Amino acid sequence: MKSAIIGGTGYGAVELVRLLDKHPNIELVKVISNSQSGTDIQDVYPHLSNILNIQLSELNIQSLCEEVDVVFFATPAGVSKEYIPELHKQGVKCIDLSGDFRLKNPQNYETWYGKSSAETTYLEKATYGLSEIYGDDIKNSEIIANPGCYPTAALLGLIPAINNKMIDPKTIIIDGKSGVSGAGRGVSLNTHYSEINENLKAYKLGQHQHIPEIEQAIEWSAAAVAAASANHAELESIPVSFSTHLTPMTRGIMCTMYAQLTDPSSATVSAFIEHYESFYESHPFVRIRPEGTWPSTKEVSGSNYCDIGFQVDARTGRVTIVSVIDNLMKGAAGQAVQNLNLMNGWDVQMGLTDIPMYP
Ligand SMILES: NC(=O)C1=CN([C@@H]2O[C@H](COP(=O)(O)OP(=O)(O)OC[C@H]3O[C@@H](n4cnc5c(N)ncnc54)[C@H](OP(=O)(O)O)[C@@H]3O)[C@@H](O)[C@H]2O)C=CC1
Ligand SMILES: CC(=O)N[C@@H](CCC(=O)OP(=O)(O)O)C(=O)O
Repeated sequence: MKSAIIGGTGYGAVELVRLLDKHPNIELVKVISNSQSGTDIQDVYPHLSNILNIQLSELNIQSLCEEVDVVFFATPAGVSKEYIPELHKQGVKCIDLSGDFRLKNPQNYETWYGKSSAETTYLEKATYGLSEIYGDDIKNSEIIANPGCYPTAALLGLIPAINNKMIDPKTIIIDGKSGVSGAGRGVSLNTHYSEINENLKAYKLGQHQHIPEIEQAIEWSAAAVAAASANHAELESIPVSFSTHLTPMTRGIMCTMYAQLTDPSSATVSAFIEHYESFYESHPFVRIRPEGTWPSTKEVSGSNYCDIGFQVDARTGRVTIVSVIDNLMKGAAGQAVQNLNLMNGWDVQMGLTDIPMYP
């Protein structure tokens, strides 16, 4: 299958290059760059020297339609919504790493991203690509809205507990921390060395664009639970508290999450572990930690794993769930390739078998 990447000199794109280059069923035929077309990719990224001989090219939708079967968008918000409709009409599958197609309610996109939304028809056609949760829909989809990095870590940690009525979704608090590569390759005051080295910064509190994305999936899960018990499936608004912090590391996201237990008198860590192990039994990229141990970002670095650990606090009646991912892998390019595998009925681990880099 022939593929192209748009947004060629960004971090998401170069991580996709690393993965697609060794994917047995994929030929990477085009890497498109808005700013550096005509340059060899090795000149932008010398770590690819003698490995990949690709010249960055200009975007031409018609020639893309003729040459490739699947396009990955690793572009900022507001770009893919302009091009995906035409690619889709011409039968090209699209996997979008940006937020353009994640929110089903166009008003939410306009409010949180401050841009006009994609066409509603295409929002409806796109599948929210949280691989482990919506795999059946992903299999039948031609447009994938790859989830944001924080929502991936948060939702993989929360949804099994919501589905099994172990926590009250209305009480969820998410404390997220990210490495600096989460902000992309562009230079900014917030992320340059002397601003972030030996520093920890809270940012976008109450304004983060991932708040409606996390709430949307929590509301879908809560509605499914309500439908199963009461025979109705009305979507109820469930606001969550979500705080983001920038940390002095390159890769990694940790979400530490708190929620009220529905049955504090009988809840145990072992019950959480047992339920999550069963929920993710056929999903090799989610690993559950044994009681009394919690994951760290280095333990998933460079890999597509999401590791999850628990603590049940009888004193407060709350559970703490810790979920870690590599933002560029499971949080972006890795999950995009996982979705490509699901869309094509291939082994979900194809091209994604690297062991995490430690230390
Ligand atoms: N970094 C992360 O951990 C994650 C990122 N994402 C999302 O993935 C997308 C890519 O992120 P990331 O790679 O980190 O970002 P980067 O800023 O590193 O790269 C984005 C690239 O898009 C291209 N670009 C910039 N502006 C435009 C434009 N107006 N039109 C077309 N292309 C443009 C540029 O490459 P060129 O000039 O070569 O075309 C740029 O390098 C974003 O939407 C981001 O939010 C999602 C999950 C995690
Ligand atoms: C550290 C850092 O700045 N991270 C980015 C997350 C990038 C991302 O996933 O955002 P999209 O939803 O736009 O794809 C942020 O917090 O905005």
